[in-house]
Amino acid sequence: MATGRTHRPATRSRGIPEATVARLPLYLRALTALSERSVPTVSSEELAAAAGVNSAKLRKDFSYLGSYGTRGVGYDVEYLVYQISRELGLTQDWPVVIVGIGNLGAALAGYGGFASRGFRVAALIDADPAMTGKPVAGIPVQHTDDLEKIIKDNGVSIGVIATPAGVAQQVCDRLVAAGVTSILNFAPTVLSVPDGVDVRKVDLSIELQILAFHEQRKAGEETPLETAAGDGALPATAPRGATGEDSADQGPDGDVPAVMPA
Ligand SMILES: NC(=O)c1ccc[n+]([C@@H]2O[C@H](COP(=O)([O-])OP(=O)(O)OC[C@H]3O[C@@H](n4cnc5c(N)ncnc54)[C@H](O)[C@@H]3O)[C@@H](O)[C@H]2O)c1
Repeated sequence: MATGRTHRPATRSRGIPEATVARLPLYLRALTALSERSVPTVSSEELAAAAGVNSAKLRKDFSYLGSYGTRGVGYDVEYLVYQISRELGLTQDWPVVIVGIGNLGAALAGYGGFASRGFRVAALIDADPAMTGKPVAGIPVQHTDDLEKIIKDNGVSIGVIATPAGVAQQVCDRLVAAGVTSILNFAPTVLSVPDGVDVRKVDLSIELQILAFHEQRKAGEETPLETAAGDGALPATAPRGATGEDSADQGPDGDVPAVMPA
């Protein structure tokens, strides 16, 4: 084991493939923007373009939701927002803890996009005693000594790790032992988790490396494609991942770095 992957089959129990699940937030973001502009219906082509997804793939994805749209009219925006939110479990409130309140943890704590998508920052946890009690984004930081109690008291199932890489595994182990079953890991390390625990990782430097790869190609330089892919200098999936179209297909289980929709 010890892969740090999401330990889930490629298809969820309700029959929705993981690749589809990974695209649902993209649709939701595009639909929310339409909803805010009071747009009542949208065609699959328009929505696909707004979400950066191929329209045939979108129709297939929506068929898993039992949503087929109306010929000549398209999809009902409000209903799709509801359907996708329900499918993603966003119609309920998800308390989240962030561990490691340094530069990144503090920025995440202050990110309004969590709350607006149903993720409430329930607690901020840091090992530095000097930070205990200090408010960050209006929430007092609590010490790691109380981690287990904080998780239990707040009924937390989702933890965000923003600690240095060297301590991320031990933080992860404590979160899991306390009952956390989903982890968003920003530390540049592979986490090992037991079955039943989902891990998503975010690594912006990998995204930049993929962009650098494409910049290099655009510049018309001689591209050491085979060498790069073969020696691990670049992610093997880089060319597809950076097209924006199929990235969700590459790793239903978090193989490919995930960047949260902003
Ligand atoms: N994924 C990305 O794109 C991305 C971007 C920036 C930073 N990072 C990573 O995020 C992490 C944090 O970066 P940063 O710039 O905020 O660092 P930082 O040094 O500013 O903050 C780290 C915080 O973690 C706390 N900490 C240390 N050990 C801890 C433990 N055992 N339990 C709880 N808290 C602990 C420290 O007290 C500190 O407040 C690093 O691993 C960094 O590499 C990732």
